[in-house]
Amino acid sequence: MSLDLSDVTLTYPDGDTRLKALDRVSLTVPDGSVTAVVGPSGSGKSSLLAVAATLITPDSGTVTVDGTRTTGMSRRETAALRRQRIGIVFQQPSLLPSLTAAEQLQVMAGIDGRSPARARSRALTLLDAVGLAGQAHRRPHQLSGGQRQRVNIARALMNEPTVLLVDEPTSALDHTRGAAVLDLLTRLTHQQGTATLLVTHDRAYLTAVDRVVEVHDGRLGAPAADTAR
Ligand SMILES: Nc1ncnc2c1ncn2[C@@H]1O[C@H](COP(=O)(O)OP(=O)(O)OP(=O)(O)O)[C@@H](O)[C@H]1O
Repeated sequence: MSLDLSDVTLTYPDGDTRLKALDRVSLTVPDGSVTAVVGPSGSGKSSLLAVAATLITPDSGTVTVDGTRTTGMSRRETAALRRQRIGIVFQQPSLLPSLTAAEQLQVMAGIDGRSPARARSRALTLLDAVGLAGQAHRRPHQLSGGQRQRVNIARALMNEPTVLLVDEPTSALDHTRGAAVLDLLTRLTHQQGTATLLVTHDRAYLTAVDRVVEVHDGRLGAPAADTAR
């Protein structure tokens, strides 16, 4: 399994006490499948994603990425793990204004030392996979919101991650585009074999994903709320 969280508890300082954002959360995301975590505002979704991304170290519990236990790793080690193994799709596409769609992807590969020709080739393949083959030369201001989100998704897949983490991918999109982005994420997950974890407060588009789990007050829902599809 590419992503496994076991008995994870996370607290934040809250005045004189601490606020429990995640309370003994255990979750396994199988390869080639999408797990969606839904829950109301403040329930712990972003915290869960940040822990899975190794951006925050939990107070206790373990996070295992692609068979590697991240507990006890140095910041340098987790940074390398993120670069090589984890793709992250943020809520708002953070594209660089001066770069074309293809270049947004190529920059990622450059960081990892891939040759420019191979980087270009993979970038074009991925843009094709997200339905933007004809838009590779366009800059962000020449793309729609849905197209920018698709570039964002393609960019997260550039370094062939085993784990894909997705934060509220549909929040800036209307219903049709939101549903299309979810369908696309699910299709790419099945194609590329990634273990995909996405968080959202919006259940409207979740028919395509493989599994939905609920989080409330930092706790994952009872198995009855864990809807296997
Ligand atoms: N850096 C922080 N310091 C202190 N408390 C925090 C911090 N980040 C989040 N929290 C608290 O932890 C709890 C979980 O927050 P989190 O952001 O994970 O929820 P969420 O489900 O992602 O919410 P939303 O849907 O509104 O983004 C909330 O009570 C929040 O106020």
